[in-house]
Amino acid sequence: MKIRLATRASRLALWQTEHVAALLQKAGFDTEIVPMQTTGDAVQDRSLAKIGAKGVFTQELEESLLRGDTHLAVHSAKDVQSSIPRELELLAFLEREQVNDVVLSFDEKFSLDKPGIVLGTSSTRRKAQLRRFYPHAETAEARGNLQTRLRKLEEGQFDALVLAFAGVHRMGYEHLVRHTLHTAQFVPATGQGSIAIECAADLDTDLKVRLKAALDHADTHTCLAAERAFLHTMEGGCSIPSFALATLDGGRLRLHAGLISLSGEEYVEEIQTADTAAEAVALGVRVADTVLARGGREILASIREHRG
Ligand SMILES: NCc1[nH]cc(CCC(=O)O)c1CC(=O)O
Repeated sequence: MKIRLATRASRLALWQTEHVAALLQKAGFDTEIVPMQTTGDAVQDRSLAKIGAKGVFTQELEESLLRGDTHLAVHSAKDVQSSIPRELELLAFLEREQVNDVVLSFDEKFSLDKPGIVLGTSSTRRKAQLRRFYPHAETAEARGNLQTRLRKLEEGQFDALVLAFAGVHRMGYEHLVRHTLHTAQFVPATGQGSIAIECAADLDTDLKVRLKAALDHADTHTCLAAERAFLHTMEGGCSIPSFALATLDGGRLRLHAGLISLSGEEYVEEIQTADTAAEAVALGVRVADTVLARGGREILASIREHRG
């Protein structure tokens, strides 16, 4: 059987989809890759927070699933909204890649400690974390796919770029990494480093089971369930500077998550654990409720006010 895979057309998205296709072929499926442009690809001159709409990198792919044009949509898990339409289902999460952010520069002597440096990023989370943990650094908008952002770096629009290591590794840009941002402080976004596989909820049940068996990584799925439950309870779209990282250590699930104000001044973080994977969603909800109660609600209100 030939499985049609919906994907964005960026190089990173195509790499990820080819990886999915290879796993499916190993399991005996034929595959066809169907690239498409999303709103997030088309609109390059505004920050994602300003485009505002949720699902800017996923909507066109989801529409293709709903029309029955494709069987699976391949997303960066980070780009998938915290709640998806009832007619769709997140079937699988691929094994997570190293999850942290990194700083890239063409300057081999680049140092984050140098006063007045300008760091390119288009993420509200990264901007807020940089303001808090690297207050001497300035930030500049860096929209576009990885190749576009690297071109902007090469042109000198900023001194360095802050990116997810996962994408940097997949595209072979590790030689430009000058600094690793450790996850204990610079906690990544929900889903970072994993690839999410979405399908129509009414896809044939047996087919779903076989596709899931070929693609899903159970531990990653558990971690993502906790992170996504956190995000869902925070009511955060991709433009809210929340962070969440779940890890499994000998069956014990640990979730480190929180919220940061745009200025970086207000910061609420929480680390809680659960004894079994079955409690992943409950853990995410519990951590979010705690963060909201400990000042998160006020941070969310001020972010909404700021947006007008
Ligand atoms: N929103 C863009 C996006 N979505 C996923 C990745 C990286 C790959 C990943 O996290 O799996 C990136 C680029 C970045 O944040 O540097």
